[in-house]
Amino acid sequence: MSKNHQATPAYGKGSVLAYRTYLPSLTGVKVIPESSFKGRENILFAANIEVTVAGEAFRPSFSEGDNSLVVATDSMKNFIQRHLGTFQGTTMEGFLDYTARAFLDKYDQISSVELKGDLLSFEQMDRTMSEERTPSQLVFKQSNNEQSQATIQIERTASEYEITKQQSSLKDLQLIKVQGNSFSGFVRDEYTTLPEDSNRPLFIYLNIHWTYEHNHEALGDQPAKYVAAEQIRDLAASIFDQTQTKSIQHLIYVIGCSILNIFPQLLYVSFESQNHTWDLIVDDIPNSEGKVYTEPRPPYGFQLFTVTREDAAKEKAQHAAESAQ
Ligand SMILES: O=c1[nH]c(=O)c2[nH]c(=O)[nH]c2[nH]1
Repeated sequence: MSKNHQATPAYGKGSVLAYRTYLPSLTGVKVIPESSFKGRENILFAANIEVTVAGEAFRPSFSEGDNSLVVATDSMKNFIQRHLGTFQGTTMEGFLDYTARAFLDKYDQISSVELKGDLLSFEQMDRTMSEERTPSQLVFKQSNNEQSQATIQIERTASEYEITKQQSSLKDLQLIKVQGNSFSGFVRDEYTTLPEDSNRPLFIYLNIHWTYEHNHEALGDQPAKYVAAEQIRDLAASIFDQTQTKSIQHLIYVIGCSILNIFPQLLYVSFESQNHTWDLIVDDIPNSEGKVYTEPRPPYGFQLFTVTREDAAKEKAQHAAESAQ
């Protein structure tokens, strides 16, 4: 549910599902070494949208029961679904921008509109023709793994529309690194029972959010500036692989700096991480470096951090100084 900080009356519709086949393909993104992502064919573009419209004009619908300016949320659902049919762009961010502007064009009583969209993941399966496996153009597997999400808020100002919020996200990425992680040097006092750990398996859940310096670069119509959630996913995993982690706090900082240094069009990257590190059950397996673990019991720890361009520049300079030594 979206929060309405300004206390302007607001209402909307959640879980609007719209599945579009054959949206134009996303091509021409900047390819990075850490990811094989080159674009999205968009044979299937599956969206779960939430719309929130706000405006003082809706106050009488609350205070008086006067529905004369109320656009039924059922109509909002139809509006979103039909606009996915006319949308000619290639990304969720672009679709939300297109549809938000269309809402403001159509209904004068709306002063601001926020659209949030989950891009539902359908993975392309393989097909075999003459013993050669290639990606199927027809069959996809619904995936319940990590998900990309976008949010945009557009306000009506005196003369034009203004994007007042823009965020792209990767949600619920769950990564395990089986060794190469320590956690030590933390406060030891009468409440401390956790031992120092020089080599733990680290299982983390990550939500990563990124914002562009220029809002329009988020939309995908300049694909070289567009940053795909798949690239953020692959970059996070690659940094995790390469980093001897000292803590989740430090890991997400390093991931954030890398994202900002590779994609200078981004303004900041923010993280919500959770620690789901497994509990050790069997430490010594003869003739093996293996161990047995199980799910940790609740509660879990979490971290919140926003990495800025200033942080990324500092990290880059430090890295350059270390490499020069
Ligand atoms: O990476 C971690 N950061 C912490 O702050 C913390 N606290 C804890 O008990 N384990 C961990 N791990």
